[in-house]
Amino acid sequence: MPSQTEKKPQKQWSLQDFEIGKPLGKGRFGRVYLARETKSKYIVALKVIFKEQIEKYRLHHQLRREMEIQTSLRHPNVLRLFGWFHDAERIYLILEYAHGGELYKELRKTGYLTKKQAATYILSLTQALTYCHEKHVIHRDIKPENLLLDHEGRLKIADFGWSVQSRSKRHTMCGTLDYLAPEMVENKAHDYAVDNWTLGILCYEFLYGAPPFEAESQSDTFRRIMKVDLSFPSTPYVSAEAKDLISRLLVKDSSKRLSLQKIIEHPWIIKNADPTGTC
Ligand SMILES: CCc1cccc(CC)c1NC(=O)n1cc2c(c1)/C(=N\C(=O)c1ccc(N3CCN(C)CC3)cc1)N=N2
Repeated sequence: MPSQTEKKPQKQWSLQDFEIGKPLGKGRFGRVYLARETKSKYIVALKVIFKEQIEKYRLHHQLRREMEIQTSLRHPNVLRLFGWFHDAERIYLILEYAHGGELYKELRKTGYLTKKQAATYILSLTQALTYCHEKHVIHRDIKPENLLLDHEGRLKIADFGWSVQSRSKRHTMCGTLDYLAPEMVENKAHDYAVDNWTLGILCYEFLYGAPPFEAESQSDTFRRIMKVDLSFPSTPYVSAEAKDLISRLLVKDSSKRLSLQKIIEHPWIIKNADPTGTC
C-alpha cells in the first residue's frame, strides 16, 4: 500500500500521446501549437522549445525555473503548465489552451480597452499576483504580450520565463524597458513591488493604448522611467479615479506604491471591474 505522502506517479508523456494541430504563435525560442491528447481528446497548447536555442543562450536554469514555478501555480488567472517531456532536439511544454489568444492583439485591434475591460483585467492581474506573491513568486515580466484570454475572455498570465522564486531581493536584469520599475532599470535590488509598478504601466496602457514612458529610444524611455515622467493626455474617457490609481502605483519609492490589497479596494476597480473576471 503506497504511503499517504507518495504523490501519484507523474505520467511520462511523449509526442505519440498528442495529435498536433495548427501553429498558434511563435516566440524567441520556439513555437506553440494547438494539440489534442489522443486518449482523453483534451485540447492543450504544446509549446516546442529547441534545446539548441536554450543551450546557445544558456537558459536551461531559467527554463527549469519557469517550469517548476508554473507547474506549482494553481490560479484561474495563471496559465496552467500540466507537464512536459523532451526528445533529442526539443523540449515540449503541455500548457492550458487559451482560446481567446493574446490580449495585446485585442488592445492593438481596438486601440484601447473600455474602462470595464481595463478594470476587470487589472483586478484579475492583482488577484493572480496576490496568489503568486503568497507563493514567493515575482513574475517581473508582465506585459500585454504575456497575457492571454480564455474562451470567456478571462485573463491568463503566461510565460513565467523571467519569474523568480524570491525570498530576498533580486538583482537580475530582464524584460523590455517600458514595463520595468526604476529599481529594475537601475539594476538595483528589487522585490515584489516591481509587479505593482507594472500594474500601473498596464492600467495606463489599457486606457490610453500605449505605455506611459514610451519614447523613440531606449535611453529616453530609461530617463522617463527614472524621472517618473508621467502625464495624462486630456480625454473624457479616463476618469480622475483611474488617474488616481495609476499615480499611486507609478511611484519611484517601491515601499510607497499602492499594495495589491489596496488596488482591489480602489474605487475605480470597485466601480468598473467585473468580479467574475469575464467581460
Ligand atoms: C511560443 C509562443 C509564446 C512565446 C512567448 C510567450 C508566450 C506566452 C504568451 C507564448 N505563447 C504561449 O506560451 N501560449 C500558450 C498558450 C497559447 C500561447 C495559447 N493560445 C494562443 O496562442 C492562441 C493564439 C491565437 C488564437 N486565435 C487568434 C485568432 N482569433 C480569431 C481566434 C483565436 C487563439 C489562441 N494557449 N495557450
